[in-house]
Amino acid sequence: MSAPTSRAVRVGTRRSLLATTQSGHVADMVQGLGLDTELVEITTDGDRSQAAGTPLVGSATTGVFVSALRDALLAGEVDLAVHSLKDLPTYPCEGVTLVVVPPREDPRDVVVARDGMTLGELPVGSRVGTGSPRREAQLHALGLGLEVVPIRGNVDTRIRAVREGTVDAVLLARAGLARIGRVEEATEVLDPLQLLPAPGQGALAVECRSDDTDLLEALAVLDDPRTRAAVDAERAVLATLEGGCSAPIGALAEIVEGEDEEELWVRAIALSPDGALSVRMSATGSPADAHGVGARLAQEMLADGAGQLGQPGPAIESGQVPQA
Ligand SMILES: NCc1[nH]cc(CCC(=O)O)c1CC(=O)O
Repeated sequence: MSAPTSRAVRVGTRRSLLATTQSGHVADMVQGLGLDTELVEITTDGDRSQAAGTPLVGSATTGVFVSALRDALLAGEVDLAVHSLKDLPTYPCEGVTLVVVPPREDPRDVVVARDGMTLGELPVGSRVGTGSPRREAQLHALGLGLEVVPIRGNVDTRIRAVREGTVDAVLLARAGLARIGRVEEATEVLDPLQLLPAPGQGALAVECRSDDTDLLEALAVLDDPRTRAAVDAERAVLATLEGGCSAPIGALAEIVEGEDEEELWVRAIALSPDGALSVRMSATGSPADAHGVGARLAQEMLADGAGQLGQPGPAIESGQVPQA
């Protein structure tokens, strides 16, 4: 494969340690194809308002982190944009193509707690920091009597809150810790049986301009079809549920050995914000039909009441929604 241009491929990245590490990883993969690369740091509105101390929670953050990189891509200031896949909105962006989904890191969430404790070892009433409605709802659903306190900032800031005693523990993506070389600070890896990760967690998304055909062709070999199938299914769950509900959602798809071929196994949960009510379901299907498997799973969840979970008030009659 010859180089698509004589210039270096400009890889756009956010400034945080996690973002530059992830982008460096992608740049290495691109160099492996014999292309030169150059990292270009882009400051996002999300980074700016975090620095200014403005609270950012939940999905409000996602678009902010992604759009500045996409703007730089579409403006021709960079040739690739690297994101955490779980930060990407489910709807497509005009003129931008998701060219590479590299092999995924461990998608699970972890606990970083004081004194090396697991969630189950934390005393009732302990304070657990998270800004994620998905983690908060599932933590409550575990019934451990833990208090959830809002926390924000980058991974480093969150771990420091535990070291300084502001909180007893924080919940983080294992992949993020691993990428910045601090995975040994996790005191427990949470089984997806207890806490399902965010759709796309642990995976990276590499975007390029849809009309940059040379680069599209050159990079196609870097795409990992199994990770692509898994995240397609998870994002189809999210997109389908988002159409009908505002509840926190977890989803995890895995490739498993079937009778004589590989199967895609998808688990998903939607919860009321306080975790009291939830709809949890799973499905299997062909990796070639990843989007369909995820979308149908989500439709079943909506038929089972997932659409009512996000709304406060007496939308759900007692017993109507299974406690999963
Ligand atoms: N919420 C922000 C975010 N986006 C991606 C990661 C970590 C890397 C990943 O999940 O792929 C994190 C930090 C976290 O959730 O702990």
